[in-house]
Amino acid sequence: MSTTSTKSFRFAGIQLHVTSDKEVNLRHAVEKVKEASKNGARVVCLPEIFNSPYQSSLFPQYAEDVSDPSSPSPKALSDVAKEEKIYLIGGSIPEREAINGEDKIYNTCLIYGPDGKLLAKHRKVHLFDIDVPGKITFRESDTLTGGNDVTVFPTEWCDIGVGICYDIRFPELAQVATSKGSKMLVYPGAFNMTTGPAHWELLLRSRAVDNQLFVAGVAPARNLESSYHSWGHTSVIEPWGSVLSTTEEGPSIVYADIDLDRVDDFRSSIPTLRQKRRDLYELVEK
Ligand SMILES: O=C(O)CCC(=O)C(=O)O
Repeated sequence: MSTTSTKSFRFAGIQLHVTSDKEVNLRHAVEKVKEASKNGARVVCLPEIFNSPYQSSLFPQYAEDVSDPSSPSPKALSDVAKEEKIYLIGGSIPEREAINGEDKIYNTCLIYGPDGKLLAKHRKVHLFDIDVPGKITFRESDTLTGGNDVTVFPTEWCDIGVGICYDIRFPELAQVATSKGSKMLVYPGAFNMTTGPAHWELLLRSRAVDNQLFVAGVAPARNLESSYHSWGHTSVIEPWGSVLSTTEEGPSIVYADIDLDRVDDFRSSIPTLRQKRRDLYELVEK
């Protein structure tokens, strides 16, 4: 099945069941990416931290050197992108890099093109450090270092910006990715049972309307055996702000046909991107 034209493509967000067994997670991710591709998806996204449990103390143990193409997660992602000839936004994995003899760990999204080559890499810029008394405390900075780049990658249909989970709370990052030409923003993410119901859809819809583009958020399925319970609800939002496609908490694949005319139509009928008062304010990328 193919739904691809120059102005549209099928997107798939894989709400993966993630376990503590990396090999099982990778095998399962590859199977689901193949299924999405067979169903016509040309751009496929996995969830945040899809090869490991979402737990700061475990990130060093699961981390991989992604500059080594034989590392298991980069290799699995590259091979399946090439085999299926798709763009694959590889959710995220803990990445290890030795800098001056000291290991740094990042929450990293690897993006592969249809030839299996690495197209871009996004290291989560804003670390998820929160403390909501009696509800949830999480400190990614216990083990992770933040990235320093805004990430936008090209496809044959449009440029796509990528952020990871907590990055969605920072509208400036989305605005910079939009100013670089993105017509879609994709966030692998893993909101939780406190902030998920309150903010996940609201933030996805807000970024879509602010920037007049498609937004996807791709989460792991809820696994009650793990210490972190994901909200799930992988969703795709269209530029007008409506939910195009969504799901609940179980494992699933969420498909959406991305019609880029909807970006152009919205931007020309409500031209806020052109009406910014740069004499009063300006967003500067450093
Ligand atoms: O912002 C939130 O509420 C959740 C963020 C999160 O889970 C993450 O960054 O991994």
